[in-house]
Amino acid sequence: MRGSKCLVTIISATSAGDYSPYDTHYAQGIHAYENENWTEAITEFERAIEERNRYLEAKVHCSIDSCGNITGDSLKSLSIGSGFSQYVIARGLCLYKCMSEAIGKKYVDWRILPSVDEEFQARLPYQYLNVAYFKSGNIRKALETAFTFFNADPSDPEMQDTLAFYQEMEEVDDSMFVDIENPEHLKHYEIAQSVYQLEDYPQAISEFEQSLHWYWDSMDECRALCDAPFDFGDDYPDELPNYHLFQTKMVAQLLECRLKCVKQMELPCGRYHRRSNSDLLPIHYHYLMFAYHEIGDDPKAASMAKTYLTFHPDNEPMQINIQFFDQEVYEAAQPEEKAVKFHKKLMREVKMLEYLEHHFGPTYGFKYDYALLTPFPDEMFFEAEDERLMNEDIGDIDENSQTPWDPENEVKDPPTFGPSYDTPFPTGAEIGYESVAEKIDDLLFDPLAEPDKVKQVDTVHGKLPYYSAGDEKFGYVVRDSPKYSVFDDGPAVNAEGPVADGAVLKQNSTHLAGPTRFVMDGLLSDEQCESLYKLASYGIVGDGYEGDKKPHSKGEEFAGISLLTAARLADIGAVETAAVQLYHDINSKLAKIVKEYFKLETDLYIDFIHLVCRDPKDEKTTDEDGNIILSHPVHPDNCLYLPDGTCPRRPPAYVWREYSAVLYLNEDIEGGEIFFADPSGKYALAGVKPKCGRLVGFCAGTDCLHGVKKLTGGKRCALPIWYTTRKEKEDFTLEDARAILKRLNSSSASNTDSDSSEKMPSEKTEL
Ligand SMILES: O=C(O)CCC(=O)C(=O)O
Ligand SMILES: [Fe+3]
Repeated sequence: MRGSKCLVTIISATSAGDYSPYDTHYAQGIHAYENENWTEAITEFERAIEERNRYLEAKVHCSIDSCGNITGDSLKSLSIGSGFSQYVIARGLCLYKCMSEAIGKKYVDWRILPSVDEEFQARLPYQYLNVAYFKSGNIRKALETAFTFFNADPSDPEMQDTLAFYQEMEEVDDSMFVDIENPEHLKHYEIAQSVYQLEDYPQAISEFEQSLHWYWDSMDECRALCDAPFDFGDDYPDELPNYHLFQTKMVAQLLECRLKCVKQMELPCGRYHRRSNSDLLPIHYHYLMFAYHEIGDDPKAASMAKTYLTFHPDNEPMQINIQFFDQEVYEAAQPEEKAVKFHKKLMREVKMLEYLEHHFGPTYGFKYDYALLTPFPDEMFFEAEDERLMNEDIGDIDENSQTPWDPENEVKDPPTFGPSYDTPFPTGAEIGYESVAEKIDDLLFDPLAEPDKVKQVDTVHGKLPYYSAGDEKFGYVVRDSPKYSVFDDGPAVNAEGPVADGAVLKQNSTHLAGPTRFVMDGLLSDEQCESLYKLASYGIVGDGYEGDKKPHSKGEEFAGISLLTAARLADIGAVETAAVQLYHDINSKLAKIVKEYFKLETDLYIDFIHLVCRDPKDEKTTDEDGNIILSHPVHPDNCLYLPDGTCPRRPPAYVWREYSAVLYLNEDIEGGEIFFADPSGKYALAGVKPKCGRLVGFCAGTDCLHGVKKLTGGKRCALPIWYTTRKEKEDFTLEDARAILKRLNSSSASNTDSDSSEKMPSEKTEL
């Protein structure tokens, strides 16, 4: 069998005829299910899935193996000539015969209800199976099918509850969360990334190569399945197009579908909101280049570098990398032939699609009449040239007019050989994940465009958006990477950008093993830390977390005080106004620092700020499996981190948060360092010890997965702040706090009017 079962196609047929076996089994499965005949339901649904896979495999096999090789020569033997129409006839006949043989009846008599196919694509049979297996007491299969269904749409709250329900069961362990439909290449890719992180390069090479092997198979499948029935969409012309126009539109549809396969391969199938493995194909070669270099095989490494450059010829970091190769070795190296051919083929398809769009407008929108006025140039659609296209044989294309491989998808900033070679590679955004993931999210679901949903979140202000706090397993299963180090203190880093008065940049993204993060010291004096620490002792247990005393882990208690509460306490004289003023004023300074450090053009607004302390409740630092127990599980700050590692940007996550900053107030603690994790969230890469006046700033998204190591002693107090560039998201309670502070300050000013040397409290606060 080829590739994975992750096959995506649009199959529809309107002609009367026999239902496909999978249609029939599916209907029988539903019937048995409704009668609560679980054993029969299981048999029928399993058969339906099997039959559908068999059917899709047959399509792939016929398209690629049996009918993929119709050339001018093979046409000659048919004695019908060798033009494009003859090619179409020959291939059509071949597919018809092949498919009829595969399904054991005439292909035209085959009937598949489009609605059934949609249900398969939504993985609905797995949901039926989940219930049926559960009812028959097979928990392992029940969970597997539930998890597989869940992955079709991880946002489904009902399925989240179902999984949580299974998780509570004694007999359930992590290994039972299996996605039956996960594509093979991604399985290897995920393993490859993990072993790479552990610096097991021979194993990483083997896994990346296997991932590539499956990738090519899956790509062939995906492309083959684009040979699907024509979809007129909503753009149904008054009159059906004639033969040539029909062909034209069909080719456009085919090309578009094939090009989409590149994205398709990056996504675990069915996961609508899944972060994609952006730039998946080229990045394999990037990893492989490093891995081969590490095992001393520079000729191979050079070949991988050249392959990577096929996709991104101007990629600067790679241009730097290749200078480290011995010139002779580099010149002798050849890029991988398969990748080069594939790239050419794709670029050719892009050009054709562009041509179509140029003349007809957006592919699916071009109009019949207009099309009539603009005939295609002969060489593009007829005779030999077209034969080559349909046959997927690729000719040479004009390199100079080559459209670049999706430039938005390109790795922006991978590390280089030489000076930064020690940087763990690639971590998070170095692979360029976020932009494409966001693009996909935006296409499919833009939470920001749904104000109603977003509004709900305001009512639980402060409850942090990671999946299932209190679930001791997810996000807590972390090991230190071999290069893990904890920053305590060290010399200043030569800062390129502006650094605020008194602040010293101590760590940047190079030290912290990933992009968009820094450590700065000197933001507060000892007195200021003391004053805020004292204010924090008025914290209310569970504040900001809907009263949850232990929102992040069982091993610590959490108490916080919001600025508004602090201002109200000052109002009744319970705490010093100056401390609350400091709490308020420090914010604008921190916002400025974060904005300037990350070179942002827009201002940052505070979405939420909270003075918080953590108190350890036990001293356990590892669980029975040797995993590190954390105070705060690995998480991003602006999306919903799900147990399968996906992170949909949707409520209840605070999707508008863009940057996070934590200002620490004390260092007399044991453990409790903040750390950044690798993209899988399973390895701690770099930690930072809290200390008075230390600011750690980082991005709020998945490029900056972070957590807090177990706090085993002392009370750890900090001021975390989450920023957004969206003014309308600014925390409205700050305004109320400001009003109270203003009133308090003006009354204290009028009380001391006579003393002109006395400053306003806000001025007193030297920041
Ligand atoms: O306290 C820290 O160091 C980090 C806290 C954090 O990541 C969060 O609250 O989201
Ligand atoms: Fe966080």
